[in-house]
Amino acid sequence: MFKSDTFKGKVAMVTGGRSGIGFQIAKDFLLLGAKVIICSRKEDKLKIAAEELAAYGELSYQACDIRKTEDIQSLVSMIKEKYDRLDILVNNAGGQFPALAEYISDKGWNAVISNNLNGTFSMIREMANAFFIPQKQGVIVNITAEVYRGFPGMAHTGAARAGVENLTKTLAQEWSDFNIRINCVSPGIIESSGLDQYPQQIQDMFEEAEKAIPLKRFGKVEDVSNAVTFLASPMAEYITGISLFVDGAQHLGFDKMGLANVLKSFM
Ligand SMILES: CCCCCCCCCCC/C=C/C(=O)SCCNC(=O)CCNC(=O)[C@H](O)C(C)(C)COP(=O)(O)OP(=O)(O)OC[C@H]1O[C@@H](n2cnc3c(N)ncnc32)[C@H](O)[C@@H]1OP(=O)(O)O
Ligand SMILES: NC(=O)C1=CN([C@@H]2O[C@H](COP(=O)(O)OP(=O)(O)OC[C@H]3O[C@@H](n4cnc5c(N)ncnc54)[C@H](OP(=O)(O)O)[C@@H]3O)[C@@H](O)[C@H]2O)C=CC1
Repeated sequence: MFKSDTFKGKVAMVTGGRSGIGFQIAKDFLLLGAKVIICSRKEDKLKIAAEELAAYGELSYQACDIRKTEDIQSLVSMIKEKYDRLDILVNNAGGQFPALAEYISDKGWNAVISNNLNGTFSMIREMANAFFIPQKQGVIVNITAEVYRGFPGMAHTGAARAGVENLTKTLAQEWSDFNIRINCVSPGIIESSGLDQYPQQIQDMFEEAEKAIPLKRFGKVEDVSNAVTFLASPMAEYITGISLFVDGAQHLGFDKMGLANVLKSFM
């Protein structure tokens, strides 16, 4: 859809770029001319993805757990040495597990909050201080999740993603002086590697769930990536502080209690 040189000369960082949605985002940035860096925790899988992505353009990778500030600082050093700049940061790394709220332990709650909220903030702060603020230019896109009416069955991620969405509104204002734009993309249910990790009892409900979404299907990884490349592009240069739903109107017309009800049947 975009011209193949839309991001020519730009350097883009995609967290969690080794799989699913992040992989598609990394691939699309490469196809649109950017130099791309991906990171995730599992180095073996990261290397395999990087080899595949290198067919589309200039790709670098480094293992990094976004919950560890020292890992992020090491990533900053690599980017400084290799490119001496960063133009785009896509915070896509994240995840959670389905559980009814009364069964979520402190450890489980903290794991999800630290992965999705704290890790995202640390990545934003470190990349902004190292690159975007001194450059007086940068674009950040945070992948959250559709949590408009809460997230029954995944209370921890609902809270974490709402936190990222509010952080985005704050930074859009605080960092406007630095010409930094920051937005969220809030996906509904997307057919990706991420869904394979859900228990079989939940996966068995997917066909029925698809029919209950107003657009009658789950999203594709390309649907999410299209929104990310748009928000990162000059076409969106007057858009900052928003959350863009990519969810087939799930936030308006899909009963998420279905997930909690399935969990009640086996938890
Ligand atoms: C009617 C049907 C309706 C259909 C509705 C469909 C719903 C689909 C939802 C679609 C929206 C979102 C989709 C996605 O996000 S897909 C991407 C998914 N990918 C992942 O989620 C990644 C996998 N998850 C994780 O890596 C982990 O969950 C976590 C994010 C927490 C990170 O884990 P970490 O490595 O830090 O932590 P540990 O594994 O050591 O665990 C720490 C404690 O967390 C608790 N825990 C972790 N996993 C589970 C689990 N599966 N079940 C219960 N509890 C869990 C636990 O307390 C851990 O401590 P202990 O191991 O010591 O007990
Ligand atoms: N698929 C869906 O329906 C939806 C997905 N989302 C969100 O979109 C994002 C991508 O999901 P999707 O592609 O489907 O799922 P995946 O599970 O395939 O992707 C998650 C990616 O994040 C990486 N990751 C997770 N935790 C960390 C961490 N602490 N540090 C660095 N990397 C990490 C994983 O790699 P590794 O394990 O090697 O670290 C993996 O590459 C996630 O945030 C997800 O929660 C939101 C709504 C719906």
